[in-house]
Amino acid sequence: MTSQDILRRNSGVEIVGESLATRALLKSVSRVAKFNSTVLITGGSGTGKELVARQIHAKSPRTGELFVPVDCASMTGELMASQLFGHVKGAFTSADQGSLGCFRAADQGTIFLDEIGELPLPLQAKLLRVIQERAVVPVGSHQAIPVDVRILAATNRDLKQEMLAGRFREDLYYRLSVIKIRTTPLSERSEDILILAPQFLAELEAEGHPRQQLNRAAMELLQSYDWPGNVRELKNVIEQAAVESEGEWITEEVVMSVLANSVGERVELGNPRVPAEEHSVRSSHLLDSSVRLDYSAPNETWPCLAELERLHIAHTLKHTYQNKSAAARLLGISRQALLRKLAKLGIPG
Ligand SMILES: Nc1ncnc2c1ncn2[C@@H]1O[C@H](COP(=O)(O)OP(=O)(O)OP(=O)(O)O)[C@@H](O)[C@H]1O
Repeated sequence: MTSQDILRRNSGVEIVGESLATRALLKSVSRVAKFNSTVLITGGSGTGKELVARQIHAKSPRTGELFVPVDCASMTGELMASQLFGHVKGAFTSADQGSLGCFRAADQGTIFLDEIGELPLPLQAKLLRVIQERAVVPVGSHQAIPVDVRILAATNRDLKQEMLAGRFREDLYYRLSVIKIRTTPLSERSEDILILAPQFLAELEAEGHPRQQLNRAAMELLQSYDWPGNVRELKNVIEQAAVESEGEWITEEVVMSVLANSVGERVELGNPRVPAEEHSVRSSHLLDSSVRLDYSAPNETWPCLAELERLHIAHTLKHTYQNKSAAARLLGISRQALLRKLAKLGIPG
């Protein structure tokens, strides 16, 4: 399949993937799209919750009308109510004009309340009234204005937990979660990467980037990584690897160095090259990493330099899937020098 075919097949913002989880997701999207019910979309960051919301709108009878995304986490202070429900002229000091607010802007269409778990309690009460009465009362007014809006909401928080902690209203939760859709972490549907990665390369090509492909080992590496940032992180890694590759083929070495750097951004100070365990490449060859350094006083467990070097090299090889060129690059030495050290330290080459 050419990249043009890939793009044609996935034209627009489409949910891409053929894993069981993604097929089930697509079915749910098609099923709920035709109704007017409120939908709560839950799942980790970057798993495609907004994309799901856009698809529901695109497949719904409201498709010709506006889709209005609202990031509840970025709204602050007094202006929040006005951003959502609008205000009348003179409602507050800077209100020299009236404003529609997101709900009325989305009239006849769909509003997408992203990060709904971040909405402060007073606004949760107001939102509940809008849902119940299908009308908004702009700030500074007493008049309810009817709105016909489909409400979709998303969160990566556990709203039930938030409810128990008293941070989220129970009545609002049940109103919002009439239908629930859950997005799956990318690491649990790694077969989707076989389709997502070429899709992202085709998108880059459409933007004028030279045509590129991932070699088999690079693809295997992508499928074995645990993707804490999910599809968003995959998209970024593909773009970086494409930029850093000169020819048509993107190799596992380039992917490994991009992954090592993206992992490296999240590590603790003082140990900049060792990835945090929860973000590491999933590997069946786990090392014994139980060495604890204690510099309080020299004793019989004081590790010798060769032992530290051996461990550091072994960890690096683990994270490069035993790829010696990539490991040498991470260690800042030549491949030849690494091979010599492996032989000297007794690490199988
Ligand atoms: N199945 C998919 N097919 C194609 N692109 C996808 C898919 N899932 C996610 N993406 C892309 O990944 C990026 C992140 O997706 P999106 O913003 O929908 O995630 P999210 O779960 O809403 O993230 P957040 O919780 O951080 O807001 C977007 O560029 C989106 O287009």
